[in-house]
Amino acid sequence: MTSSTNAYAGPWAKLDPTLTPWILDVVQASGFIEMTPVQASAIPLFMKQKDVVVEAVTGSGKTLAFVIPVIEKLLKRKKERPLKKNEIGAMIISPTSLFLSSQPSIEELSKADMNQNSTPSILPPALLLVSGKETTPAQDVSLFLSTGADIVVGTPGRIEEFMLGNGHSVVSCKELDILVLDEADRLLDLGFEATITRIITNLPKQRRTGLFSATMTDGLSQLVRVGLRNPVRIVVKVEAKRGMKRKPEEEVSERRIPATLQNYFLECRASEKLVQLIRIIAYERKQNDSAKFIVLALLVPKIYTIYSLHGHIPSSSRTSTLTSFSSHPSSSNSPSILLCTDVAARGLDLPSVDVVIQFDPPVDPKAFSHRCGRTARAGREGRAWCLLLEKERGYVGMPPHFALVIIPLLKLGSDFLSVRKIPVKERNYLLDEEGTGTFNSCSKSRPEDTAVQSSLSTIRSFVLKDRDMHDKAIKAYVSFIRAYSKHEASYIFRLKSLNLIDVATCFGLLRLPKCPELKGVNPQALGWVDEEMDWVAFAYKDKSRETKRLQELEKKKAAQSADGPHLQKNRNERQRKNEAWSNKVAQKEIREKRKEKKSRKRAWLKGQGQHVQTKFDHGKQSQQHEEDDLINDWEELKREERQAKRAKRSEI
Ligand SMILES: Nc1ncnc2c1ncn2[C@@H]1O[C@H](COP(=O)(O)OP(=O)(O)OP(=O)(O)O)[C@@H](O)[C@H]1O
Repeated sequence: MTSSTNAYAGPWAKLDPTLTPWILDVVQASGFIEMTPVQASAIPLFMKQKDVVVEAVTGSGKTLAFVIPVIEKLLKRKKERPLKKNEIGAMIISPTSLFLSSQPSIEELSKADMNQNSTPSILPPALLLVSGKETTPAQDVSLFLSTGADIVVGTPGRIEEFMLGNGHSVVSCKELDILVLDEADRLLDLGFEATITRIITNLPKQRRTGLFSATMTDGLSQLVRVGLRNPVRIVVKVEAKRGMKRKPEEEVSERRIPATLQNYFLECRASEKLVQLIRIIAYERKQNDSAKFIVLALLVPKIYTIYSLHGHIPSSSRTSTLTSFSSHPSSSNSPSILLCTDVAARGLDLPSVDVVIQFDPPVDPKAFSHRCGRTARAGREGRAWCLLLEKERGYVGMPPHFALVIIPLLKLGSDFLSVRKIPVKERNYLLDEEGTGTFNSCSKSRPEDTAVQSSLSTIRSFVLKDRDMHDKAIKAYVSFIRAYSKHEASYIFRLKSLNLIDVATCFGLLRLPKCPELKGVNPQALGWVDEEMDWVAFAYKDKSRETKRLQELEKKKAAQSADGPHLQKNRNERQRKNEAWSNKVAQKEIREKRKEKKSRKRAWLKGQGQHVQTKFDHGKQSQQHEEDDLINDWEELKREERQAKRAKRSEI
């Protein structure tokens, strides 16, 4: 079944079967006058005796599409045969506990209902959240024993623990009517397949199951096979509006992002990113005075009211951050920015966000649409920007220059985002906050932006104030280049095409770290100069940390003068010799296997035609590099072929 998300899909009263009156009241009192297409398609089927696999874009209202059938089913069951105190009737499995507690609970819904002065004939089913750090698994069970719960919501691990661990003897799933797998692709990405399979095998077969996701992946077919019976597949597509002339960015005939979302990318150098970020924010603010931003980035200047969110923030401050950000007055002179990591890329519903800016493209390309989907929710307008480096243009359709020859040959020339049905339009480099941009794509033809130097010196002087800032900058830099080298789209994001020096400048580094990624790089030749400074005197602002550092420094000095430098050398030598023999043999075997694999791939590539040969006539070293790239491409190609075969075999 396929429907379009362009419009609302009619009043709730049209639903067949009809909704329980108090549920209808609550939904309408919440301002949801009409159903969204995914709700109109999924609710009736899921309420009747059908399993459903639902794919619909971000912000399309999937949550209510399963919450309503869950409540309806349990109310029906209450009338027929109420659940006993140790029995649960519904289970909702979600990949993250981070935002579960910030969603409205059934109790809140029932309070809203009471406020309407229309006492429900049957009280809504009780809900238990088993997730996060607020409670321990044992506390979940004791809470369940004292209050009972018809619905259990939680992350796979905690639900398994609840059902089969501590709660084994008390929690009964025998009467479970309905199971929901929310954000199903994410559940798999996080490696929960085995846990979910174990949960499912312990649930009654005579149940309804719904699987909901904004993005579908091949791996889901296996989960569908294990957990669902003859499911109806509901795909909510977004089509270009009838009668409207297509914009170039809408050449993708069907979109997997909301119709109200304008998606842009802008190319610049790593060192220019910060300046571009500031200008995009200022430009967007000029378009809309009260704009609210989500910025997925590492660095942002504190000129706006900034709220930050990442995985290490304790849950209480996380909730208060989200509340403050959501309630930040739109009339304020200081617009609000939520600065966050990918922790906020999914599952976060902040309806008033106008703009999402991705400082870097996500390492997992599936995350792209989810990140953008934090804006343009429930039919609202929204804009999303992504900053890309020149060599990363393959992500949006323009392959890097070298790949123009090689990629078509290897049939890899597909536009990465359009394959995923995400239209995206190029914006010129912003010369100012008015949005004036004369220079487009090719950064080589663009003159130096004078604002860049001053922004970089601001970062450097900031880092120079506290050694801790420099430690953090180094950590961020190393984790950035490591993440880059592990990017799923390895044929676009090549570490060797990355200007490591430019990136280091952008992070405000004062000297380069020693890491494997920088081995063989000659920083001086690339224009890098370490900051001339007294490293011993470079202090931590934190007094106790600084004292500790100085003490360690003293200890080291004392040890060195007692040993003498030759002793240290001998120690290293001894360590190397004493290394386990088995380790050395194992390493040698791995090296040989790798070498053999590489030579097989090279032989394969050589059979692929003259272009590759001609391209590699520039000298041995560059040939080696190019061949390594091709090996990456080869791996990518093989992976895609394998995925395509798997997909064919197991089409849902
Ligand atoms: N029928 C409706 N009318 C108006 N707004 C609605 C309706 N249903 C849901 N919403 C609102 O739409 C927003 C998005 O809903 P929801 O979070 O369920 O989307 P989603 O499809 O699960 O998104 P994601 O995949 O990004 O998690 C929420 O703010 C919700 O309150």
